[in-house]
Amino acid sequence: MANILIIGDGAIGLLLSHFLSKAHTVHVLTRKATANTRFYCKAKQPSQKINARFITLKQINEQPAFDIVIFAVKAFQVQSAFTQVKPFLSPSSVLVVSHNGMGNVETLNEQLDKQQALYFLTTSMAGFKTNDFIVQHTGEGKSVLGACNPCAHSYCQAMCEQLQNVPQLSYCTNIEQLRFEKLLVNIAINPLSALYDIKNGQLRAPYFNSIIFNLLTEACQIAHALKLDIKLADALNNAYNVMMLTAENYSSMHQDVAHNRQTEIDAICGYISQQGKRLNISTPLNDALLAKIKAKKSVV
Ligand SMILES: NC(=O)C1=CN([C@@H]2O[C@H](COP(=O)(O)OP(=O)(O)OC[C@H]3O[C@@H](n4cnc5c(N)ncnc54)[C@H](OP(=O)(O)O)[C@@H]3O)[C@@H](O)[C@H]2O)C=CC1
Ligand SMILES: CC(C)(CO)C(=O)C(=O)O
Repeated sequence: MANILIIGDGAIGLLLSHFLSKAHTVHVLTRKATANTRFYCKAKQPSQKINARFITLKQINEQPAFDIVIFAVKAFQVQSAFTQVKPFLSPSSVLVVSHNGMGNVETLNEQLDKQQALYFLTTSMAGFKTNDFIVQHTGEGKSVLGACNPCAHSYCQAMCEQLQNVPQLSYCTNIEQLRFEKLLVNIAINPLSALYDIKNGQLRAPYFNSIIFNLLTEACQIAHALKLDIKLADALNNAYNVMMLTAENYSSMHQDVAHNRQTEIDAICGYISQQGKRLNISTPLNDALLAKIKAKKSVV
């Protein structure tokens, strides 16, 4: 039984705390003033109390050292969350980061000790909070764990076994490839659904065909320059498949823009744009969506 700290009581943090607390001692770091119980709900099943303790930053000091720290926050929240908990990490703490988009791994690795393993967890399970205390498990989906530094590589299978209560969890030896594949899906869906105020399925309309094709063409050029084995045809297939499977859903970026919250655009189109500049590859469509989403956020 491990002592796990989950940072963030958002949808993914609550889903992970529900599943992992079945086998481990789980604390969840919250910014809410109250330590109220949280609940997990799935379809018409009775809701279940999440068997974790909800603590604030001030209370971290009172807990024994954590074996595993999972960052279940948005891409742009990872660095500040890490800075907050760094003083409480042990020399052998294991870190897991889980978010949409790219970035964070290199900068976190620069701040870790050699014995501190870093993993990335991609997930297709879906959750939605109906209020601060209730998470609805709205979609089944695979989760994949991958090592992000040499120390993590040595223990990836064992780590996957420890977290086995997460549904459909497996591990892979090339998480960068998987992250990029998911990035391509997010590039095709998130910004356009937010800009046009439409559900994921509506992006299958012929009107969007050429822009999606061109956005993914730019991103695939970056992937090739990064020596990743990504084919444009597969990227298009994946994106249209996710549009079909999530046809009635609004993407996370759509919801963020609708609620005037900061979006993950910097970690999605922003990543392509930034890599394009670094690699001298022009990415005009990703640059334009980056600018448009940022402008949209500032006027709503
Ligand atoms: N929801 C989903 O179905 C899916 C989400 N993802 C990805 O997973 C990531 C998390 O998503 P999701 O859970 O929906 O996001 P949310 O915004 O719902 O959750 C993030 C939570 O983290 C909290 N938080 C942020 N920083 C800190 C901190 N320093 N200390 C404590 N708490 C903190 C936020 O608190 P506060 O409320 O106080 O701001 C918020 O409750 C995102 O990258 C998302 O794109 C991926 C697949 C599916
Ligand atoms: C896969 C997709 C696009 C599902 O909506 C998603 O990850 C998101 O909304 O952020």
